[in-house]
Amino acid sequence: MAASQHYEIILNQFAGSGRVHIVWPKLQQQLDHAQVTYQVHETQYAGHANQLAQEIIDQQSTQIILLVIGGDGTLHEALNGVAQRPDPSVTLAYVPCGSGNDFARGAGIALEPTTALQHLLTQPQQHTLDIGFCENLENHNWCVFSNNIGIGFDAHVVHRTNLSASKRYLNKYHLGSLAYLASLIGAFFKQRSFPIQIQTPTTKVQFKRAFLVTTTNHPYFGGGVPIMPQATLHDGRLDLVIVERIPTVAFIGLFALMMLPGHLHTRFKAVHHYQADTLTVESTTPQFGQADGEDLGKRSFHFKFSVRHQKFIF
Ligand SMILES: Nc1ncnc2c1ncn2[C@@H]1O[C@H](COP(=O)(O)OP(=O)(O)OP(=O)(O)O)[C@@H](O)[C@H]1O
Repeated sequence: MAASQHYEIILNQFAGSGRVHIVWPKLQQQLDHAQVTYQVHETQYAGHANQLAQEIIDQQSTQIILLVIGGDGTLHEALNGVAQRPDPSVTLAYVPCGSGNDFARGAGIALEPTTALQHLLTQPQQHTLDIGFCENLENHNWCVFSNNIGIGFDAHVVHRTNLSASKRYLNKYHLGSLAYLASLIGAFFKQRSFPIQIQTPTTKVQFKRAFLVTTTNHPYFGGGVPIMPQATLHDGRLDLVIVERIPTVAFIGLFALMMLPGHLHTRFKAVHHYQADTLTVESTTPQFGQADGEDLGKRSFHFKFSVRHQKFIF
């Protein structure tokens, strides 16, 4: 990369259960060694990355590389800030430092932060990637998402993990995944099946006993679980996965198959898959929702999904 390269860095020191505190000094050394210029904008509160991205874009008149250092949540916020200021001169770069890092898995960015930064500094490649666009048809609010928007079980897990009194304590000792596991088990037994209606350009279907309804931009959710291996950031389409409520033992089997090569879980009768460039999902009963791991609360949802694009470099 040319020595004149400049990065505007959005840094979330709170991502990855505090892992960034350890890794940031190493990343700084790499940046200094590469003799690029950079300006660091540290997030001061939850949601700040969105505001920072907008401010950075507003202050720049030339091409910008916005380098996000954090987890999927930080990337989600920054991406939404960028979407508020549609500008073709903005390119996003990402060094994953979170707990889940699903976007990095889906995009093929190295999961080890120093390796990801080294690639960016020494052999960067431009990519135009799909980004999900979600409009709430009830109030016309919208957001973009890099990973997925879920209704039901996955969102219930996110909700419980964020609320968990033990999360802060466990995070302090880098045991955030224990809080996640506890939430996963709790949500599984609490989540009831619910009716859902979906519509694609070619299909209109109603499911009476949905358990998990996820619209995904790439294969992974929940920190590396390949829920839909066919999904890709390059096809201009989103993948909607609906898993119906099945008995506990069958669900454990399904979940185990998700983690194994061969992806046999997609052949379960309870698993339904749709691929489209636009689709709507409507849940008429209040359910938990999540967008890239951000808790959307419990309510009814009527979402219209489509695809946008974003320039990335990594
Ligand atoms: N200064 C801050 N104080 C408290 N929370 C912050 C601060 N800055 C950012 N956050 C919040 O930290 C949360 C966690 O960040 P992020 O999602 O990037 O990491 P993660 O949860 O470890 O990773 P992943 O989403 O990949 O599992 C985000 O919701 C973000 O809004």
